[in-house]
Amino acid sequence: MKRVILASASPRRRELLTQIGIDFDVMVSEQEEVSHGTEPEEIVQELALLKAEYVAEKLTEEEREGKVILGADTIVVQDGKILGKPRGEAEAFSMLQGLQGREHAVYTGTAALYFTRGKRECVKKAVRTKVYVHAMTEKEIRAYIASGEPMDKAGAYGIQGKFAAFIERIEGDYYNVVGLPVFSVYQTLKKWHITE
Ligand SMILES: Cc1cn([C@H]2C[C@H](O)[C@@H](COP(=O)(O)OP(=O)(O)OP(=O)(O)O)O2)c(=O)[nH]c1=O
Repeated sequence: MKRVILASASPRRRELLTQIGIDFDVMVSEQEEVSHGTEPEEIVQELALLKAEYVAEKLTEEEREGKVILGADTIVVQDGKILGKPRGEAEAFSMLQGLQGREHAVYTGTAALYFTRGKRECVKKAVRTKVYVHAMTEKEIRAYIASGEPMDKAGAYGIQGKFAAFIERIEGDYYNVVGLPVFSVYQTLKKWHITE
């Protein structure tokens, strides 16, 4: 029996959870999550929890007994401004224009719900990684947008793809930038003996 349900449509999150050897099912939250938080850590944890709770509510008490439902959310933050996924190429351009030649932070929040003997346990975490992006020419930004990579990603870039050419260095967990801080997630699952 698979004991983990990943509440995510993100192909990156699926790959990363598979990479560390976790067997899981996928159920996707179909609602638009809205946060009322003000701090990045608070926002990503709240959105991650809403995704996990959406899935939990679709299951009966019996179906979720002994299982962990995992939600995650990633945002990019620069000068106190939150960058989610770009809504079009023009927004992707202005995001990338702002990120190039400077540093910013990526926050991923995770929320794990564990259902046992009719009770619910919840572990929420937020991880921050600093990312230093090299200066880019307008031509480089346009070519990157034309590659199609920015559109489904927070901050309009993916560190794991072509954008790697512009990443000078990072401080913190690489996997957190891609969308799932697997070290942090593994520690949570281990606490509930899910990794055994
Ligand atoms: C910064 C960055 C983000 N991303 C991705 C991770 C996330 O999939 C996405 C941020 O959007 P999210 O809203 O966190 O997640 P999602 O809509 O893709 O999936 P779901 O809500 O169903 O879990 O950006 C990268 O792939 N690489 C990067 O370098």
